[in-house]
Amino acid sequence: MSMYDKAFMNSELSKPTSIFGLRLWVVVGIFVGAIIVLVLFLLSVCITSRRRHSSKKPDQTLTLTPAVSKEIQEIVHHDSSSSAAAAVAVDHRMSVPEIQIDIGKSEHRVVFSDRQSSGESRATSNDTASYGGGGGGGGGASSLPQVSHLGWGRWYTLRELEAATNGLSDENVIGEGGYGIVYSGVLGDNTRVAVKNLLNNRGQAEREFKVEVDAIGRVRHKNLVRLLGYCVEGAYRMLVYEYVDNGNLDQWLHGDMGDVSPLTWSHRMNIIQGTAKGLAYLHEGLEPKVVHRDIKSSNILLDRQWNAKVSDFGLAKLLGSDTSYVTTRVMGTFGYVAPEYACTGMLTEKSDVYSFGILIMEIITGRNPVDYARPPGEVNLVEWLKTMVGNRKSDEVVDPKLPEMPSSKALKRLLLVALRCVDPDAQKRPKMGHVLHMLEAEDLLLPTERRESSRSNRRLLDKQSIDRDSDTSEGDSSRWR
Ligand SMILES: Nc1ncnc2c1ncn2[C@@H]1O[C@H](COP(=O)(O)OP(=O)(O)OP(=O)(O)O)[C@@H](O)[C@H]1O
Repeated sequence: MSMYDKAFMNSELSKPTSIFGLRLWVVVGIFVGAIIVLVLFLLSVCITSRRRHSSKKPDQTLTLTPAVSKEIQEIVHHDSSSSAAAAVAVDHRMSVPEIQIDIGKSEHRVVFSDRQSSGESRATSNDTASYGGGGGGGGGASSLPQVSHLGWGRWYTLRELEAATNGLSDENVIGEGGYGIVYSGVLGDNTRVAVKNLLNNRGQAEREFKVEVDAIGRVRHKNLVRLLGYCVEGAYRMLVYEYVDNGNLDQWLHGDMGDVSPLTWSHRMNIIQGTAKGLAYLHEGLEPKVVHRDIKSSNILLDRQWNAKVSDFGLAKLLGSDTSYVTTRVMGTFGYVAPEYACTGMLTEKSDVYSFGILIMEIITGRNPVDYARPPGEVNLVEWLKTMVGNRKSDEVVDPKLPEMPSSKALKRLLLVALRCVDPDAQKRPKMGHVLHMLEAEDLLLPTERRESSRSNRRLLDKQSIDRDSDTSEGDSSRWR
């Protein structure tokens, strides 16, 4: 630009305009500034409206799904036949993984959510069938399916279970575990049941519910507590079991029973053998096998004939045949947990074998696995027992409350089994089927050669013995899925 052009521009821009006599460059400046302000304003309006839009999203979905972390969908075929398929899907929106159980076709759907009172149900699809408020017992038991659609057991309504347990009253409480309260109850058909109302603490109820249903829903065995059905309504998760009417082993061993225990040696052997049969069935009679993970005396329920029934499958894990172990968060009960599992989290069925060994020791001695009230050297049951056996003082380990002493041979045989079960090397621990034979075998203390020769026969017998005790009266119910 030449000097002449510059001077011309300056004089032109400095000319006063008709707008309040302002000079042209001032007007141009104001105009440009106004445009910038306008653009900025439009941009901020745009961003704010976008933010609002996105933050509204969850609220909008509230109309479709509940804002709280759980939602239960029952998907039911309204099929004229009684074989209507249904499903229960439990969806955690927070940290809990989705849980689904046998989802059927979703022509009809009813949603029960935590937000609603248990008496409401809400439709979510065009074809929705509402059970007349049956979601929470408000609609009455008659409108809900009586037969479970999971392929086993019964689907109980909250109303039914409330009626059975006197409204989940305190008088009906028979026990309280880490995951829920157990009530005794009597159903409309006079069946005595135990109802476990799972605590709804951050998804634990869902996990426990799913695990128990998966692990023992279809299982029938005389030494495993039978799960009769379940209730899924609103935030409620309940499990309905056969009622076992003689308390648990922990109460009989450590409760205030006076100087002489009602548990004789033969009762104790019966309890040990029954528990071994139940475990052998879980480990060797099912596919995938079930690792219980919480074998302990309070989880061994007893009937009036002192038969053992293993209960509380809330921590159970399934192990497929192609899997030798799973790594999991270490769970279980202090004193019963196998050392390798406690150290590495690697879980195999041998972890249950270890706990079973501790249980045998507890039954023989009447002592708790860890008892700080005892003198040093006796606090840890395994260590004390090993020392006593090593010092040839086996006869001194027996529960002083036992009405009569077992024969020395029987005692030693049982101690040997217990010690083998708690071998620090998990590989060296026997399988439960083998434990069962050791418990039954008369020749346990015979020379090694004879044991070797009978081993192949035992293997053959193993399977027969395990299968014999599973109740196959309900079709394929004893089979794993
Ligand atoms: N089917 C049943 N029949 C009779 N009583 C039962 C039944 N199931 C459980 N109980 C009683 O309820 C108690 C509590 O059971 P639950 O399995 O919830 O807890 P736990 O095993 O004692 O403790 P945790 O779950 O913390 O290991 C049991 O010890 C038992 O006395």
